[in-house]
Amino acid sequence: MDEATIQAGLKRYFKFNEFKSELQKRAVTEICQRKHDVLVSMPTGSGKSLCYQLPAVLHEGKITIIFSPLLALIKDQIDHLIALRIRAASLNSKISNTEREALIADLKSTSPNTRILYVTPEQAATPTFKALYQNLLNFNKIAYLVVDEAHCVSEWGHDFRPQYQKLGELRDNVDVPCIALTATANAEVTKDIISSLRLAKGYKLFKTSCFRSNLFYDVYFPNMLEDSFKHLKDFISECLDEQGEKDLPKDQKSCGIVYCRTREQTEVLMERLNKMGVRTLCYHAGLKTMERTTFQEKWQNGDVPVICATISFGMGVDKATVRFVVHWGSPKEPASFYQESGRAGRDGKPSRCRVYYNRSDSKAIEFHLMQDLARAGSKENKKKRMEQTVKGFKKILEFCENPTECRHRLFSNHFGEPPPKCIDKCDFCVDKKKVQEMVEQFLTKSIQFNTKATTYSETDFTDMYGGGRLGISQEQESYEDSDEERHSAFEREKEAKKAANDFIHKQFALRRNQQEVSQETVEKLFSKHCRVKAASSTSTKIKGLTLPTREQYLTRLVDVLSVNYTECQEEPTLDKQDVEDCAVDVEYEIFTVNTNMTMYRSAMAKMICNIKKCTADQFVYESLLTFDPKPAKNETLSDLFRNIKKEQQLKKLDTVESVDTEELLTKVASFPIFQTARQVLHQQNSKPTDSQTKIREFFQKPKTDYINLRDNPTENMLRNAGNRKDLKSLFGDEESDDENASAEEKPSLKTPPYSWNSDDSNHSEKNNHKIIEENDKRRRKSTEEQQEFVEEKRKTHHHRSDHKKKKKEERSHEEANVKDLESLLESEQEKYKEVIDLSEGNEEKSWKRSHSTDRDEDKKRQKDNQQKRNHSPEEEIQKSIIAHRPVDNPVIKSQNGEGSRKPRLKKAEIGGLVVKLLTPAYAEKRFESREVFKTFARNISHALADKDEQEIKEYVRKFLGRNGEITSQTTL
Ligand SMILES: Nc1ncnc2c1ncn2[C@@H]1O[C@H](COP(=O)(O)OP(=O)(O)OP(=O)(O)O)[C@@H](O)[C@H]1O
Repeated sequence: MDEATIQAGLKRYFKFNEFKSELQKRAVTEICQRKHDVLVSMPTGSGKSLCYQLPAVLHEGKITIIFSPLLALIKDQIDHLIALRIRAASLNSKISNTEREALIADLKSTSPNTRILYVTPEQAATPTFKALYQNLLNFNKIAYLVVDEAHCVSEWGHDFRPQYQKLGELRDNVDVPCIALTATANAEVTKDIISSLRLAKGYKLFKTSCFRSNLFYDVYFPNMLEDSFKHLKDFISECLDEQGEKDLPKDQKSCGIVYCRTREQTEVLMERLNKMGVRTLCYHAGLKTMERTTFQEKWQNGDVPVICATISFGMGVDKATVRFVVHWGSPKEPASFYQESGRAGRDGKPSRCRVYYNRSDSKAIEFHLMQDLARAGSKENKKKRMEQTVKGFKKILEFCENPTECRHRLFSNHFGEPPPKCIDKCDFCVDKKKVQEMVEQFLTKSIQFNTKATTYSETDFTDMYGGGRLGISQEQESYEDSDEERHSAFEREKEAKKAANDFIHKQFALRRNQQEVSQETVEKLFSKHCRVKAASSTSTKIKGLTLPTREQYLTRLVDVLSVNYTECQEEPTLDKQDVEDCAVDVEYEIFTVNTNMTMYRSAMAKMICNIKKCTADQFVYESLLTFDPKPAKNETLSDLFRNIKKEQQLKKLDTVESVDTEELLTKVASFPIFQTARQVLHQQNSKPTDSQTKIREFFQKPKTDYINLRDNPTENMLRNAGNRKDLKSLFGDEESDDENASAEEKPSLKTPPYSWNSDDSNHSEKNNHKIIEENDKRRRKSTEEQQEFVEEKRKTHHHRSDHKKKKKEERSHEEANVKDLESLLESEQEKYKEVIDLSEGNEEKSWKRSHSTDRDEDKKRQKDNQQKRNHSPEEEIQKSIIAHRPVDNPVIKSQNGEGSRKPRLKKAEIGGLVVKLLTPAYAEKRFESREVFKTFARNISHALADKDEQEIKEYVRKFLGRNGEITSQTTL
């Protein structure tokens, strides 16, 4: 067939004046000759369909059979061809018998009208098709056998379909050219296609680079964004440019796709975007066929510009004006990511492809993939396939978490092509430093604050704080653990530490092109977000100690101190922040006095053990007793709020447990100014380096007998109670404790009597005597102190046991409340099924509930909903709250305008309110699991036990705003 005929056919049948590319032209020309089998491997949107459709129509009197994977895809192709007046049909299970008979009759006739016949691989295996196929072969009526989306043939292709592999059998002893087309075949897949479809030796390959220069790729991390939904909305608005396109016909206007991982996500996101003014529909396999078709059509013809869809949407979607494709969560692997994102910019105009990468989401995927892999067991092929998928997914993780090269290289590497000349077609090539900084921040945050969600997620950290062998053996002493437990705890600690270290180093090494990463670099990154003092000196001061380890010990310390304080202090004056500040001091103390890793760990473990013991004995731990809280600086409203609360507590205004609004307003009025973030940062950066000074002091100062201090709780308490001067007066040693002198400067005078180095050769005999005397004196004194302390404790013991009883009662009361809360949660979830849609099978219902159509069924539903709305969960809770309130409840008073005091809620009411406020976030899958949701609902309810409704709402709003995803590691 000559070039002129082909060119004329292009114009006549497809209304195109020229070929889309030189490669398209060459492929069409080759196929038209019918001499060879052909493999076309061209990017998405490059016009592969025309490569077989034009030759098909140019061979009059013959039929081309196309094997295509999806009925929806087939339908689109047929609609397109019929619109061009080309006779195309499909033989499938969905057509009626009459239609089937008519079609088969036409195909068997001497001059069939049908030129193009689409068949699914499943249909190809039926006797009906086989008989028809044989008939067509007998009469030499087949022009081509075409296999579209040929990667489905391969076990290593992302859409593997076993039935596809059987297509090769149709080619046995058949002399009809085979055309295979794919957009996503790497070397392995290509090899598979060739052998499975039995492409003849002299087959021709038409392949172009997979690089799509009109597509811009970037990655964002929702947990680093203030409001990820708003970020998405802004991105969409930017891409759609509705204002600039207002005069265009609607089907030519820009549009976009947001790919979500779950059906639920598509619906939640659709609702969010609609609320923010972006007209959006959703699409997933749980919708009824009618709905799916309607929504796809509405999007396709431009009625609605955005569609939130699962990956089932898109195959065969041929819309030229897709200006953006978003992956809301990790794509699955490079080939399908290429395919999905490649639906953007099919008209060749600049378009955007963005991933909003979410670590916990991807960890969940990884977990499931690993489970699938484990399930594959000994089935060799299945296992291999799963391994391939896991490998592909890991490439995506690296693409998002460790970008070391141009984003487009994910694809060129995958398809075995040379690197593309991207220049400015991805965020990495535009500003490599910015991307790396963003990733560093993301990783630092993830590693430090979300350790459970990282590589070592399976490791139990609860025993990591035992402090090694010594600490654990001490824990064992107090709690009588078995040898086995002790051993396994130690092993777990070792494993957890190793995993953490490997992870950190791997992450940073990857991003620095495999260069060795110094501990210093890691610490520098961590120190940006840590709470411990003297963070930057961690590894200099104690070799081998890392900031994450210190932070983790600190967290543990805060936990045990908090429990101790809440359980043992009857009239609390410290708030949560104070307890944390106290823990920071205690940790810093241990950090400064210990010189190596083992000592630090054992001191921490011992400390934790002591605190737990005190809690068991109902004593407030001494560091808390003597802690002198620093007033909050009133730099932020929460500081202010905290200070007022404290003042009230001090004034013993326990009866009024909520903040007096009047007082708050007065204070707010006198509130200096709201500082800009920059100012706050500046202040933080320039705040006196208290910790640094102390570190320096540690090295310069004469060494106090820290060992004794550490081992002697009473002294420790006294030491905490005041500064060194207090110690001096206590121990009557003026000379030894001179704050200003350094041991190096005046060794003989300034060496403390109870020196660290007992064998110091500089000490005179006299001095040694003095030391011993002083030590004895001090020991005597401390023993007296201890006895006094114990006596005092004994006196209060009686009182304590009463208190214990009271506590026990309170606890059982609280347990009852927890139960209440749980049942409330259950009922609340029932009510919120509309959005939560917990059970898989409910998606249909869920969709119907959350979206309105004009069908009768939906009208009825709307009516139902209207009724439901009259008794919305919110109202019901409100009702139940009011119903449960005593008549003289201040809320009722204040509602009537009679009372000025803020209403206090009952615990169960608080529980209900908190559950209600958290439920939308649960519906959006922002909670790691149902258990995590329950735990947070419970913990928040407890923490807000003394707050009023407004404060609770405000707190939950902030908590949700602060935490994108809520995992078991998230802190309140
Ligand atoms: N010669 C041409 N001139 C102009 N437009 C063309 C030409 N050939 C094809 N197109 C258009 O290019 C778009 C993409 O074509 P097609 O759907 O065949 O791509 P594809 O390579 O099969 O993509 P995918 O792999 O995503 O299915 C279609 O809108 C099609 O009409």
